[in-house]
Amino acid sequence: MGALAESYKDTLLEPQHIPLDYGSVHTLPDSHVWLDESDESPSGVHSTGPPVIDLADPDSARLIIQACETWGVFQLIGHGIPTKLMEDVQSEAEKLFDLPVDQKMKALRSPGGSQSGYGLPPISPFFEKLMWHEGYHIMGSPIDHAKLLWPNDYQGFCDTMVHYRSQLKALTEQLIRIIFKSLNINPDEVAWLKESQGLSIGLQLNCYPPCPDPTRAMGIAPHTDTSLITVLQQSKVSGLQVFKEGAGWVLVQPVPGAITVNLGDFFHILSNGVFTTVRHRVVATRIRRLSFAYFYAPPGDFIVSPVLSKDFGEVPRYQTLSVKEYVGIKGKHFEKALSVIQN
Ligand SMILES: C=C1C[C@]23C[C@H]1CC[C@H]2[C@@]12CCC[C@@](C)(C(=O)O1)[C@H]2[C@@H]3C(=O)O
Ligand SMILES: O=C(O)CCC(=O)C(=O)O
Ligand SMILES: [Fe+2]
Repeated sequence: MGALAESYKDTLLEPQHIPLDYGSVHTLPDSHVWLDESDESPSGVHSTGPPVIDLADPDSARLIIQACETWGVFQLIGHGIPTKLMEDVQSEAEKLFDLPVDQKMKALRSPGGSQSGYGLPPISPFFEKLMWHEGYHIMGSPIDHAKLLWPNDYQGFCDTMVHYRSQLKALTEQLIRIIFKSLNINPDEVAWLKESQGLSIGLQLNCYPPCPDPTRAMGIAPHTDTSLITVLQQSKVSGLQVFKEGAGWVLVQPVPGAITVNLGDFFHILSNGVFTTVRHRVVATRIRRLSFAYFYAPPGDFIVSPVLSKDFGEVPRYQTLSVKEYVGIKGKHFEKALSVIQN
């Protein structure tokens, strides 16, 4: 199932790390209060967000590389993912999160097991407070967990998710090829990209339930993704913010039909820090927000080593290590992982 299945495997989920029955909670519990009114953390709602790039634009490769250097994130239109499929994913996910909490609990992610199933984000134990969030992660076949949710009616959900995953895989690999070329890596010589063997792929369905006190709550706490690249479908409701040096937290305002692409830690290391993994968070909202994140990482034994050149620097800023080793370091050191492997 790939190295990402091992992510955060030693961060113990305690009994409090199961989602609340959000529908029955009308005031924000203390356990979920992150910020008080005096908080003055910068909120760059007025700054312009990351670029919107049309993949059909003949200049798209250059624009993508530029966005990777300046933002680590962009929105993509002209990506070819059928609108109908995007809508089907949205409605299947709504059907899932609409289930009574007792039903969802049947598919609870098992502690120490693979990442698949229902639960709070695996990074929850790194924080004192709990996130206003419920998630459902799919790795490998979606069938076993879906059967627990809908014993007689799981096929539609599974077919949609598997179809979506295969479409996103093709798109993601197209983007990886573009970025590899700029790193002077010949994509045709990268075995896993050609043969798709041992890849780590995860599809995370995120739900941010309606929050009674959104300014004091947190949807997903600040983090960078443990991926090469993450491809995200946001719903119409905004909530995703990225941290930009000098501007603070900047909203990624969803563009209808667009897909948000962000780089993860592995592209950061490969590019010697020139293409930046983007720190992001999700704010809580009064109305429910859904999002679907597709994480793509190379096989666990793939060696990640900074590419050196005039453009990317002659001195490696990061140590050379395998994907698996980095996943282990991230699980232990979380936000400090990149500085732990810094030279
Ligand atoms: C495929 C992945 C990527 C994971 C770990 C593993 C399974 C679940 C993913 C997320 C999803 C929610 C945010 C995040 C930060 C989290 O808590 O779990 C992600 C994390 C990462 O990007 O590190
Ligand atoms: O909900 C979002 O827009 C982003 C979610 C996210 O950061 C993640 O799943 O890693
Ligand atoms: Fe993320």
